[in-house]
Amino acid sequence: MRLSTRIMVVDDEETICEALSAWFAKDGYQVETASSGFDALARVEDSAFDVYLLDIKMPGMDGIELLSRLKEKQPDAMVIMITAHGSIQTAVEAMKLGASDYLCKPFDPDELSLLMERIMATKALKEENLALREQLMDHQASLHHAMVIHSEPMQKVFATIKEIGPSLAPVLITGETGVGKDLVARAIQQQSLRSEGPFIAVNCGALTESILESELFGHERGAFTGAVKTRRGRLEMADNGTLFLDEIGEISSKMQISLLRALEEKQFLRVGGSQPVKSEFRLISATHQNLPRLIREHRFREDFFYRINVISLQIPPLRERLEDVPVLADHFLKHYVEETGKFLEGFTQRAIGMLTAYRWPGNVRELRNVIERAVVIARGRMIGARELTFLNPEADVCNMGPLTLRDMEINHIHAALAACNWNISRAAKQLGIDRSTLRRKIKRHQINRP
Ligand SMILES: Nc1ncnc2c1ncn2[C@@H]1O[C@H](COP(=O)(O)OP(=O)(O)OP(=O)(O)O)[C@@H](O)[C@H]1O
Repeated sequence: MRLSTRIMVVDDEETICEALSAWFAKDGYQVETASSGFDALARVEDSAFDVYLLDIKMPGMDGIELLSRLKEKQPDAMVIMITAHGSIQTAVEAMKLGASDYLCKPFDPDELSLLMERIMATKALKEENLALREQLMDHQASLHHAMVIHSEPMQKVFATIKEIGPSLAPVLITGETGVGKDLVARAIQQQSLRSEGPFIAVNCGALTESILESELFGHERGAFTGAVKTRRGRLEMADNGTLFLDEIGEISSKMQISLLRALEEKQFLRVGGSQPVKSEFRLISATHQNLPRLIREHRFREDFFYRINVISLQIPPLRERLEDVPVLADHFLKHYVEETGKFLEGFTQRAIGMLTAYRWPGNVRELRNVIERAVVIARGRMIGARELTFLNPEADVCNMGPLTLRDMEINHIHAALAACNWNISRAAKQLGIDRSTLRRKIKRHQINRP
Protein backbone atom coordinates (compact mmCIF):
# COMPACT_ATOMS: atom_id res chain seq x y z
CA MET A 1 0.00 0.00 0.00
CA ARG A 2 2.67 2.47 1.08
CA LEU A 3 4.96 1.73 -1.86
CA SER A 4 2.20 2.54 -4.30
CA THR A 5 1.20 5.73 -2.44
CA ARG A 6 2.53 8.88 -4.09
CA ILE A 7 3.04 12.03 -2.04
CA MET A 8 3.89 15.49 -3.30
CA VAL A 9 5.38 18.08 -0.93
CA VAL A 10 5.03 21.69 -2.11
CA ASP A 11 7.10 24.25 -0.20
CA ASP A 12 9.33 27.13 -1.26
CA GLU A 13 11.77 26.26 1.55
CA GLU A 14 14.16 23.65 0.24
CA THR A 15 15.08 22.37 3.72
CA ILE A 16 11.42 21.59 4.51
CA CYS A 17 11.01 19.72 1.23
CA GLU A 18 14.13 17.71 1.91
CA ALA A 19 13.21 16.89 5.52
CA LEU A 20 9.67 15.77 4.71
CA SER A 21 10.74 13.87 1.67
CA ALA A 22 13.40 11.96 3.64
CA TRP A 23 10.96 11.18 6.42
CA PHE A 24 8.17 9.85 4.21
CA ALA A 25 10.59 7.91 2.01
CA LYS A 26 11.85 6.20 5.18
CA ASP A 27 8.23 5.21 5.93
CA GLY A 28 8.03 3.60 2.47
CA TYR A 29 6.11 6.24 0.49
CA GLN A 30 7.06 7.54 -2.97
CA VAL A 31 7.76 11.25 -2.56
CA GLU A 32 8.32 14.12 -4.99
CA THR A 33 8.78 17.79 -4.17
CA ALA A 34 7.84 21.06 -5.87
CA SER A 35 9.10 24.51 -4.96
CA SER A 36 5.99 26.47 -6.05
CA GLY A 37 2.30 26.10 -6.79
CA PHE A 38 2.92 26.54 -10.53
CA ASP A 39 5.56 23.82 -10.54
CA ALA A 40 3.19 21.50 -8.64
CA LEU A 41 0.26 22.08 -11.03
CA ALA A 42 2.45 21.49 -14.08
CA ARG A 43 3.57 18.16 -12.63
CA VAL A 44 0.02 17.11 -11.71
CA GLU A 45 -0.95 17.52 -15.39
CA ASP A 46 1.23 14.48 -16.17
CA SER A 47 0.18 12.25 -13.32
CA ALA A 48 -1.86 12.70 -10.17
CA PHE A 49 -0.60 12.08 -6.60
CA ASP A 50 -2.54 10.46 -3.75
CA VAL A 51 -1.58 12.96 -1.03
CA TYR A 52 -0.38 16.56 -1.25
CA LEU A 53 1.34 18.53 1.51
CA LEU A 54 1.07 22.24 0.76
CA ASP A 55 2.77 25.07 2.55
CA ILE A 56 0.20 27.80 3.13
CA LYS A 57 2.65 30.68 2.80
CA MET A 58 4.39 30.67 -0.56
CA PRO A 59 5.26 33.52 -2.92
CA GLY A 60 3.23 33.72 -6.14
CA MET A 61 0.49 31.18 -5.64
CA ASP A 62 -0.16 30.49 -1.96
CA GLY A 63 -1.24 27.14 -0.52
CA ILE A 64 -4.92 28.08 -0.33
CA GLU A 65 -5.13 28.93 -4.02
CA LEU A 66 -3.16 25.82 -4.92
CA LEU A 67 -5.59 23.77 -2.80
CA SER A 68 -8.62 24.98 -4.73
CA ARG A 69 -6.90 24.53 -8.12
CA LEU A 70 -5.89 20.99 -7.15
CA LYS A 71 -9.39 20.15 -5.92
CA GLU A 72 -10.82 21.32 -9.26
CA LYS A 73 -8.52 18.94 -11.13
CA GLN A 74 -8.62 16.07 -8.68
CA PRO A 75 -11.62 16.34 -6.32
CA ASP A 76 -10.68 13.18 -4.41
CA ALA A 77 -7.09 14.33 -3.66
CA MET A 78 -6.08 14.21 0.00
CA VAL A 79 -4.45 17.52 0.93
CA ILE A 80 -2.57 18.39 4.13
CA MET A 81 -1.76 22.04 4.78
CA ILE A 82 1.57 23.01 6.34
CA THR A 83 1.34 25.96 8.63
CA ALA A 84 3.43 27.90 11.13
CA HIS A 85 2.14 27.81 14.72
CA GLY A 86 0.80 31.32 14.51
CA SER A 87 -1.51 30.74 11.55
CA ILE A 88 -3.66 27.80 12.58
CA GLN A 89 -6.78 29.83 11.77
CA THR A 90 -5.81 29.83 8.07
CA ALA A 91 -5.30 26.08 8.22
CA VAL A 92 -8.80 25.68 9.63
CA GLU A 93 -10.15 27.82 6.78
CA ALA A 94 -8.31 25.56 4.34
CA MET A 95 -10.04 22.53 5.82
CA LYS A 96 -13.37 24.14 5.09
CA LEU A 97 -12.19 24.37 1.47
CA GLY A 98 -11.53 20.65 1.31
CA ALA A 99 -8.14 20.05 2.95
CA SER A 100 -8.08 16.84 4.97
CA ASP A 101 -5.74 17.89 7.78
CA TYR A 102 -2.94 20.27 8.72
CA LEU A 103 0.58 20.05 10.06
CA CYS A 104 2.31 22.62 12.26
CA LYS A 105 5.91 23.72 11.85
CA PRO A 106 8.27 22.76 13.44
CA PHE A 107 7.41 19.10 12.80
CA ASP A 108 7.32 16.37 15.37
CA PRO A 109 8.51 13.24 13.47
CA ASP A 110 6.12 10.92 15.31
CA GLU A 111 3.22 13.18 14.52
CA LEU A 112 4.18 13.05 10.83
CA SER A 113 3.91 9.25 10.71
CA LEU A 114 0.65 9.23 12.66
CA LEU A 115 -0.85 11.89 10.44
CA MET A 116 -0.02 9.91 7.33
CA GLU A 117 -1.52 6.73 8.83
CA ARG A 118 -4.71 8.67 9.56
CA ILE A 119 -4.85 10.10 6.06
CA MET A 120 -4.35 6.69 4.48
CA ALA A 121 -7.12 5.21 6.64
CA THR A 122 -9.52 8.01 5.61
CA LYS A 123 -8.59 7.51 1.98
CA ALA A 124 -9.23 3.75 2.19
CA LEU A 125 -12.61 4.40 3.82
CA LYS A 126 -13.57 6.90 1.12
CA GLU A 127 -12.64 4.41 -1.60
CA GLU A 128 -14.61 1.68 0.11
CA ASN A 129 -17.67 3.95 0.36
CA LEU A 130 -17.34 4.82 -3.29
CA ALA A 131 -17.15 1.15 -4.27
CA LEU A 132 -20.22 0.39 -2.13
CA ARG A 133 -22.13 3.28 -3.67
CA GLU A 134 -21.25 2.04 -7.17
CA GLN A 135 -22.37 -1.46 -6.22
CA LEU A 136 -25.67 -0.08 -4.94
CA MET A 137 -26.18 1.92 -8.12
CA ASP A 138 -25.49 -1.19 -10.24
CA HIS A 139 -27.96 -3.07 -8.08
CA GLN A 140 -30.62 -0.40 -8.55
CA ALA A 141 -29.89 -0.25 -12.26
CA SER A 142 -30.30 -4.02 -12.47
CA LEU A 143 -33.74 -3.71 -10.88
CA HIS A 144 -34.52 -0.96 -13.28
CA HIS A 145 -33.42 -2.77 -16.37
CA ALA A 146 -34.25 -6.44 -15.75
CA MET A 147 -37.59 -7.04 -17.36
CA VAL A 148 -39.98 -9.80 -16.37
CA ILE A 149 -41.74 -11.23 -19.41
CA HIS A 150 -44.18 -13.91 -18.38
CA SER A 151 -47.80 -13.46 -19.40
CA GLU A 152 -48.93 -14.03 -22.95
CA PRO A 153 -49.61 -10.31 -23.56
CA MET A 154 -46.09 -9.42 -22.35
CA GLN A 155 -44.56 -12.17 -24.47
CA LYS A 156 -46.30 -10.62 -27.45
CA VAL A 157 -44.91 -7.21 -26.48
CA PHE A 158 -41.44 -8.71 -26.28
CA ALA A 159 -41.81 -10.47 -29.64
CA THR A 160 -42.69 -7.09 -31.17
CA ILE A 161 -39.72 -5.45 -29.44
CA LYS A 162 -37.42 -8.02 -31.05
CA GLU A 163 -39.09 -7.59 -34.41
CA ILE A 164 -38.90 -3.80 -34.48
CA GLY A 165 -35.50 -3.50 -32.76
CA PRO A 166 -33.36 -3.36 -35.92
CA SER A 167 -35.60 -0.84 -37.71
CA LEU A 168 -34.94 2.88 -37.33
CA ALA A 169 -38.62 3.83 -37.52
CA PRO A 170 -40.01 5.94 -34.67
CA VAL A 171 -41.94 4.01 -32.01
CA LEU A 172 -44.77 5.25 -29.83
CA ILE A 173 -45.29 3.30 -26.61
CA THR A 174 -48.63 3.76 -24.89
CA GLY A 175 -49.95 2.46 -21.62
CA GLU A 176 -51.07 3.57 -18.18
CA THR A 177 -48.60 5.01 -15.74
CA GLY A 178 -46.24 2.45 -14.22
CA VAL A 179 -46.81 -0.35 -16.77
CA GLY A 180 -43.16 -0.37 -17.82
CA LYS A 181 -42.97 1.95 -20.84
CA ASP A 182 -39.52 3.19 -19.85
CA LEU A 183 -38.29 -0.39 -19.52
CA VAL A 184 -39.75 -1.28 -22.91
CA ALA A 185 -38.02 1.71 -24.53
CA ARG A 186 -34.68 0.52 -23.15
CA ALA A 187 -35.39 -3.01 -24.33
CA ILE A 188 -36.02 -1.70 -27.86
CA GLN A 189 -32.70 0.11 -27.75
CA GLN A 190 -30.97 -3.09 -26.56
CA GLN A 191 -32.45 -5.02 -29.49
CA SER A 192 -31.53 -2.34 -31.99
CA LEU A 193 -28.52 -2.04 -34.26
CA ARG A 194 -27.56 0.97 -32.16
CA SER A 195 -27.44 -0.86 -28.86
CA GLU A 196 -23.91 0.43 -28.31
CA GLY A 197 -25.03 4.00 -29.02
CA PRO A 198 -26.33 6.45 -26.41
CA PHE A 199 -29.80 6.13 -24.89
CA ILE A 200 -30.91 9.63 -24.02
CA ALA A 201 -34.13 9.98 -22.04
CA VAL A 202 -36.10 13.18 -21.45
CA ASN A 203 -39.22 13.43 -19.33
CA CYS A 204 -41.09 16.11 -21.29
CA GLY A 205 -43.78 16.44 -18.64
CA ALA A 206 -41.33 17.48 -15.94
CA LEU A 207 -39.96 20.62 -17.63
CA THR A 208 -41.32 24.05 -18.53
CA GLU A 209 -41.44 24.91 -22.22
CA SER A 210 -38.34 27.12 -22.29
CA ILE A 211 -36.24 24.69 -20.27
CA LEU A 212 -37.43 21.79 -22.41
CA GLU A 213 -36.50 23.70 -25.56
CA SER A 214 -32.92 24.30 -24.47
CA GLU A 215 -32.73 20.79 -22.98
CA LEU A 216 -33.73 19.25 -26.31
CA PHE A 217 -32.03 21.55 -28.80
CA GLY A 218 -29.20 22.95 -26.66
CA HIS A 219 -28.25 26.63 -26.62
CA GLU A 220 -25.51 28.97 -27.69
CA ARG A 221 -23.58 31.03 -25.19
CA GLY A 222 -25.49 34.23 -24.38
CA ALA A 223 -28.77 32.93 -25.90
CA PHE A 224 -30.57 34.00 -22.71
CA THR A 225 -29.71 35.27 -19.24
CA GLY A 226 -27.74 32.55 -17.50
CA ALA A 227 -26.56 30.86 -20.73
CA VAL A 228 -22.90 31.36 -19.83
CA LYS A 229 -21.67 28.45 -21.92
CA THR A 230 -22.74 26.81 -25.16
CA ARG A 231 -24.56 23.61 -24.27
CA ARG A 232 -25.36 20.55 -26.38
CA GLY A 233 -28.98 19.47 -26.34
CA ARG A 234 -30.37 15.96 -25.92
CA LEU A 235 -31.08 15.62 -29.65
CA GLU A 236 -27.40 16.17 -30.31
CA MET A 237 -26.32 13.79 -27.55
CA ALA A 238 -28.55 11.06 -29.03
CA ASP A 239 -26.64 11.10 -32.33
CA ASN A 240 -26.19 7.48 -33.52
CA GLY A 241 -28.34 6.26 -30.66
CA THR A 242 -31.86 6.52 -29.30
CA LEU A 243 -33.80 9.50 -28.03
CA PHE A 244 -36.57 8.57 -25.60
CA LEU A 245 -39.19 11.26 -25.09
CA ASP A 246 -41.37 10.28 -22.15
CA GLU A 247 -44.74 11.99 -21.54
CA ILE A 248 -44.80 13.23 -25.15
CA GLY A 249 -48.50 14.15 -24.73
CA GLU A 250 -47.43 17.03 -22.49
CA ILE A 251 -45.43 19.05 -25.01
CA SER A 252 -46.73 22.29 -26.49
CA SER A 253 -47.79 22.75 -30.06
CA LYS A 254 -44.79 25.02 -30.69
CA MET A 255 -42.41 22.34 -29.47
CA GLN A 256 -44.19 19.73 -31.59
CA ILE A 257 -43.53 21.86 -34.67
CA SER A 258 -39.84 22.29 -33.81
CA LEU A 259 -39.42 18.57 -33.20
CA LEU A 260 -41.31 17.68 -36.37
CA ARG A 261 -38.94 19.86 -38.37
CA ALA A 262 -35.88 18.41 -36.66
CA LEU A 263 -37.09 14.86 -37.35
CA GLU A 264 -37.78 15.57 -40.99
CA GLU A 265 -34.62 17.52 -41.73
CA LYS A 266 -32.36 15.52 -39.37
CA GLN A 267 -30.89 18.85 -38.32
CA PHE A 268 -31.91 21.80 -36.13
CA LEU A 269 -30.67 25.04 -34.62
CA ARG A 270 -29.58 25.41 -31.02
CA VAL A 271 -31.49 28.11 -29.10
CA GLY A 272 -29.83 31.38 -30.14
CA GLY A 273 -27.82 29.60 -32.85
CA SER A 274 -27.59 30.11 -36.59
CA GLN A 275 -25.53 27.07 -37.65
CA PRO A 276 -27.60 23.90 -38.20
CA VAL A 277 -26.55 20.95 -36.07
CA LYS A 278 -26.91 17.46 -37.56
CA SER A 279 -28.01 14.49 -35.52
CA GLU A 280 -29.40 11.08 -36.47
CA PHE A 281 -31.21 9.10 -33.85
CA ARG A 282 -34.06 6.71 -33.42
CA LEU A 283 -37.00 8.33 -31.69
CA ILE A 284 -39.02 6.42 -29.11
CA SER A 285 -41.86 8.31 -27.46
CA ALA A 286 -44.17 7.27 -24.67
CA THR A 287 -47.39 8.51 -23.20
CA HIS A 288 -50.14 7.45 -20.84
CA GLN A 289 -52.52 9.81 -22.66
CA ASN A 290 -54.97 9.01 -25.41
CA LEU A 291 -53.35 10.97 -28.25
CA PRO A 292 -56.13 10.46 -30.84
CA ARG A 293 -58.50 12.01 -28.31
CA LEU A 294 -56.09 14.93 -27.74
CA ILE A 295 -55.97 15.41 -31.52
CA ARG A 296 -59.76 15.52 -31.68
CA GLU A 297 -59.69 18.12 -28.91
CA HIS A 298 -57.00 20.10 -30.85
CA ARG A 299 -54.50 19.62 -28.05
CA PHE A 300 -52.05 17.53 -30.09
CA ARG A 301 -50.95 17.97 -33.72
CA GLU A 302 -52.02 15.27 -36.11
CA ASP A 303 -48.97 15.66 -38.39
CA PHE A 304 -46.64 15.23 -35.40
CA PHE A 305 -48.63 12.21 -34.21
CA TYR A 306 -48.14 10.43 -37.57
CA ARG A 307 -44.44 11.27 -37.52
CA ILE A 308 -43.81 9.73 -34.08
CA ASN A 309 -46.29 6.86 -34.37
CA VAL A 310 -44.82 4.86 -37.23
CA ILE A 311 -44.71 1.77 -35.01
CA SER A 312 -47.05 1.62 -32.04
CA LEU A 313 -46.68 -0.57 -29.03
CA GLN A 314 -49.31 -0.81 -26.36
CA ILE A 315 -48.45 -2.13 -22.92
CA PRO A 316 -51.49 -3.63 -21.18
CA PRO A 317 -52.25 -2.59 -17.60
CA LEU A 318 -51.30 -5.06 -14.90
CA ARG A 319 -54.93 -5.92 -14.08
CA GLU A 320 -55.27 -7.36 -17.59
CA ARG A 321 -52.32 -9.69 -17.08
CA LEU A 322 -52.64 -10.70 -13.46
CA GLU A 323 -50.63 -13.86 -14.11
CA ASP A 324 -47.59 -11.54 -14.14
CA VAL A 325 -48.28 -10.48 -10.55
CA PRO A 326 -46.78 -13.49 -8.68
CA VAL A 327 -43.73 -13.52 -10.98
CA LEU A 328 -43.14 -9.79 -10.64
CA ALA A 329 -43.74 -9.98 -6.89
CA ASP A 330 -41.10 -12.68 -6.65
CA HIS A 331 -38.70 -10.64 -8.78
CA PHE A 332 -39.08 -7.58 -6.53
CA LEU A 333 -38.95 -9.71 -3.38
CA LYS A 334 -35.55 -11.13 -4.42
CA HIS A 335 -34.29 -7.63 -5.07
CA TYR A 336 -35.42 -6.14 -1.76
CA VAL A 337 -34.31 -9.19 0.22
CA GLU A 338 -30.86 -8.73 -1.22
CA GLU A 339 -30.95 -5.02 -0.53
CA THR A 340 -32.11 -5.29 3.08
CA GLY A 341 -30.33 -8.54 3.97
CA LYS A 342 -33.59 -9.90 5.46
CA PHE A 343 -34.30 -13.61 5.30
CA LEU A 344 -37.62 -14.13 3.51
CA GLU A 345 -38.57 -17.27 1.64
CA GLY A 346 -41.56 -16.11 -0.35
CA PHE A 347 -45.30 -15.42 -0.17
CA THR A 348 -48.07 -17.33 1.54
CA GLN A 349 -50.92 -18.56 -0.65
CA ARG A 350 -53.13 -16.00 0.97
CA ALA A 351 -50.72 -13.19 0.12
CA ILE A 352 -50.64 -14.32 -3.51
CA GLY A 353 -54.43 -14.39 -3.43
CA MET A 354 -54.53 -10.81 -2.14
CA LEU A 355 -51.97 -9.61 -4.68
CA THR A 356 -53.80 -11.17 -7.59
CA ALA A 357 -57.23 -10.01 -6.45
CA TYR A 358 -56.11 -6.36 -6.34
CA ARG A 359 -56.74 -4.03 -9.29
CA TRP A 360 -53.31 -2.29 -9.36
CA PRO A 361 -54.24 1.22 -10.49
CA GLY A 362 -50.56 2.20 -10.25
CA ASN A 363 -49.54 -0.95 -12.17
CA VAL A 364 -46.09 -2.50 -11.80
CA ARG A 365 -44.66 0.54 -10.01
CA GLU A 366 -47.32 0.20 -7.32
CA LEU A 367 -46.60 -3.53 -7.01
CA ARG A 368 -42.90 -2.81 -6.59
CA ASN A 369 -43.64 -0.27 -3.85
CA VAL A 370 -46.00 -2.68 -2.10
CA ILE A 371 -43.35 -5.41 -2.04
CA GLU A 372 -40.71 -2.98 -0.83
CA ARG A 373 -42.97 -1.97 2.03
CA ALA A 374 -43.92 -5.57 2.83
CA VAL A 375 -40.26 -6.55 3.05
CA VAL A 376 -39.58 -3.66 5.42
CA ILE A 377 -42.39 -4.60 7.81
CA ALA A 378 -42.07 -8.39 7.51
CA ARG A 379 -41.29 -10.21 10.76
CA GLY A 380 -41.53 -13.87 9.79
CA ARG A 381 -40.02 -15.94 7.00
CA MET A 382 -42.92 -15.37 4.59
CA ILE A 383 -44.79 -12.35 3.30
CA GLY A 384 -48.35 -12.99 4.40
CA ALA A 385 -51.67 -11.17 4.73
CA ARG A 386 -50.29 -9.14 7.65
CA GLU A 387 -47.69 -7.50 5.45
CA LEU A 388 -50.29 -6.68 2.79
CA THR A 389 -53.19 -5.41 4.88
CA PHE A 390 -52.87 -1.95 3.38
CA LEU A 391 -53.89 -3.43 0.00
CA ASN A 392 -57.36 -4.10 1.31
CA PRO A 393 -58.64 -1.60 3.87
CA GLU A 394 -61.36 -4.00 5.03
CA ALA A 395 -58.89 -6.68 6.03
CA ASP A 396 -58.31 -6.92 9.74
CA VAL A 397 -55.39 -9.14 10.60
CA CYS A 398 -56.49 -9.65 14.18
CA ASN A 399 -59.67 -11.31 12.98
CA MET A 400 -57.93 -13.46 10.42
CA GLY A 401 -58.26 -16.76 12.23
CA PRO A 402 -57.04 -20.00 10.72
CA LEU A 403 -58.79 -20.71 7.42
CA THR A 404 -60.86 -23.81 6.72
CA LEU A 405 -59.71 -26.05 3.91
CA ARG A 406 -62.79 -25.01 1.95
CA ASP A 407 -61.95 -21.27 2.34
CA MET A 408 -58.40 -21.99 1.32
CA GLU A 409 -59.61 -23.75 -1.80
CA ILE A 410 -61.97 -20.88 -2.69
CA ASN A 411 -59.23 -18.29 -2.20
CA HIS A 412 -56.76 -20.28 -4.20
CA ILE A 413 -59.11 -20.89 -7.12
CA HIS A 414 -60.06 -17.24 -7.05
CA ALA A 415 -56.41 -16.21 -7.13
CA ALA A 416 -55.60 -18.57 -10.00
CA LEU A 417 -58.57 -17.32 -12.03
CA ALA A 418 -57.69 -13.69 -11.36
CA ALA A 419 -54.08 -14.40 -12.27
CA CYS A 420 -55.17 -15.87 -15.60
CA ASN A 421 -57.63 -13.12 -16.36
CA TRP A 422 -60.49 -15.59 -15.78
CA ASN A 423 -59.37 -17.85 -18.59
CA ILE A 424 -60.62 -21.29 -17.42
CA SER A 425 -58.17 -23.38 -19.45
CA ARG A 426 -55.11 -21.47 -18.25
CA ALA A 427 -56.30 -21.39 -14.62
CA ALA A 428 -57.01 -25.15 -14.69
CA LYS A 429 -53.51 -25.76 -16.06
CA GLN A 430 -51.99 -23.61 -13.32
CA LEU A 431 -53.97 -25.47 -10.65
CA GLY A 432 -53.04 -28.86 -12.07
CA ILE A 433 -56.64 -30.01 -12.67
CA ASP A 434 -58.72 -30.38 -15.82
CA ARG A 435 -61.19 -27.79 -17.08
CA SER A 436 -64.33 -29.70 -16.18
CA THR A 437 -63.14 -30.21 -12.57
CA LEU A 438 -62.45 -26.49 -12.32
CA ARG A 439 -65.87 -25.64 -13.74
CA ARG A 440 -67.50 -27.96 -11.19
CA LYS A 441 -65.64 -26.31 -8.31
CA ILE A 442 -66.48 -22.81 -9.54
CA LYS A 443 -70.15 -23.77 -9.63
CA ARG A 444 -70.10 -25.52 -6.25
CA HIS A 445 -68.33 -22.66 -4.47
CA GLN A 446 -70.29 -20.02 -6.39
CA ILE A 447 -67.13 -18.21 -7.40
CA ASN A 448 -68.05 -15.21 -9.52
CA ARG A 449 -65.92 -12.89 -11.59
CA PRO A 450 -65.87 -9.46 -9.84
N1 LIG B 1 -42.08 -6.22 -16.88
C1 LIG B 1 -41.41 -5.66 -15.86
N2 LIG B 1 -40.44 -6.35 -15.23
C2 LIG B 1 -39.77 -5.82 -14.19
N3 LIG B 1 -39.98 -4.58 -13.70
C3 LIG B 1 -40.92 -3.85 -14.31
C4 LIG B 1 -41.68 -4.34 -15.40
N4 LIG B 1 -42.54 -3.37 -15.80
C5 LIG B 1 -42.33 -2.32 -14.99
N5 LIG B 1 -41.35 -2.59 -14.09
C6 LIG B 1 -40.85 -1.69 -13.02
O1 LIG B 1 -41.92 -0.86 -12.63
C7 LIG B 1 -41.49 0.48 -12.43
C8 LIG B 1 -42.25 1.41 -13.36
O2 LIG B 1 -41.88 1.14 -14.68
P1 LIG B 1 -41.65 2.28 -15.78
O3 LIG B 1 -41.00 3.47 -15.16
O4 LIG B 1 -40.98 1.65 -16.96
O5 LIG B 1 -43.16 2.62 -16.09
P2 LIG B 1 -43.76 3.74 -17.07
O6 LIG B 1 -44.85 3.08 -17.81
O7 LIG B 1 -42.65 4.32 -17.89
O8 LIG B 1 -44.33 4.77 -16.03
P3 LIG B 1 -44.68 6.34 -16.27
O9 LIG B 1 -45.79 6.40 -17.26
O10 LIG B 1 -45.11 6.78 -14.91
O11 LIG B 1 -43.41 6.97 -16.75
C9 LIG B 1 -40.00 0.48 -12.68
O12 LIG B 1 -39.32 0.30 -11.46
C10 LIG B 1 -39.79 -0.73 -13.56
O13 LIG B 1 -38.49 -1.24 -13.40
